Amino acid sequence: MPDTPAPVSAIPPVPLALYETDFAAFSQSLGAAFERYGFAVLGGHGLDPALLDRALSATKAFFALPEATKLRYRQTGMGGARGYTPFGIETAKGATHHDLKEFWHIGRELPAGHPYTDYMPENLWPQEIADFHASTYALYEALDTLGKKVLRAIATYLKLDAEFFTPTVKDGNSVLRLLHYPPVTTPGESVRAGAHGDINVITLLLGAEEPGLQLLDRDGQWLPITPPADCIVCNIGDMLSRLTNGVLPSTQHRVINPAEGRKDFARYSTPFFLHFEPPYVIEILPNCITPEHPDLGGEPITAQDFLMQRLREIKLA
Ligand SMILES: O=C(O)CCC(=O)C(=O)O
Ligand SMILES: [Fe+2]
Repeated sequence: MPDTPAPVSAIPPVPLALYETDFAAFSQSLGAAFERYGFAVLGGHGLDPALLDRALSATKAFFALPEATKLRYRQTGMGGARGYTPFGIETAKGATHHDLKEFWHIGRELPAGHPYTDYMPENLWPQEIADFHASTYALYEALDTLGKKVLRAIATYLKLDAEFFTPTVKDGNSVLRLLHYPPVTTPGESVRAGAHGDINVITLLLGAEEPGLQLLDRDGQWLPITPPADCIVCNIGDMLSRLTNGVLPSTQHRVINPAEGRKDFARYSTPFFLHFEPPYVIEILPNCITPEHPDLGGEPITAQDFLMQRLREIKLA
């Protein structure tokens, strides 16, 4: 029996190697998947396997700590933006039951006196796990770099300058979320993650090879996204959807409970929510208003105000 079930993914991976060898083809394939599904899969992500192992071991070690120890790292206020959020808190917008997950949030480390320190609180680090800080922050930085590559491809696909997004996300309020969904042993109404759209610009997701992630396709069907191990699932968040007037849609997705035979398996997944810099004003790009995409309207809004509105809706603020 293999350790993990065979991959089933509705969306074929786009090889990241194309970024170097044929950037035009890379941005076209990636952009087309995003426009069609709101999701794309990057194949051969090139992240250091040793680093991924270290970060995953540190994550597992943290979640295995006694609840009382983990709760010492819970911060209320600031939308759970840093440290630990226990099981039973996050609830998808409009859902009546909370999700079946606990998680840890890591944000950008800013130098003292940086103008964004008011928006981006300092990280917490669990003292119990020696390699937690070094391994997970190295992963944050690797995903930040990879996300900026994906944004260059998206800008090119949208016929903008390839560097259009670079200054808008340079010191962005991005968050790495280490997620633990425990085994699902008792039946109930809750699911691992209720249907939701992500709030941010784009999300890069590691660890989706344990089945359960699904996206809601245009025709109302749920499509499974369970890619092979060296892939990263990417999706468009609400901020980029708003900026592009829905040309790149923020697609609803969820994580369903494990099937018979996988109920005893936990899921550890790691989304990197890439955000704009807090003062960036999200205002529809004029070239995204076309006959097929009439102006969806909405007032310009800063990334910070947009974020706070949405965190209140999911009961994190
Ligand atoms: O666990 C996953 O695969 C998806 C998590 C997710 O969609 C989220 O945390 O926003
Ligand atoms: Fe999500």
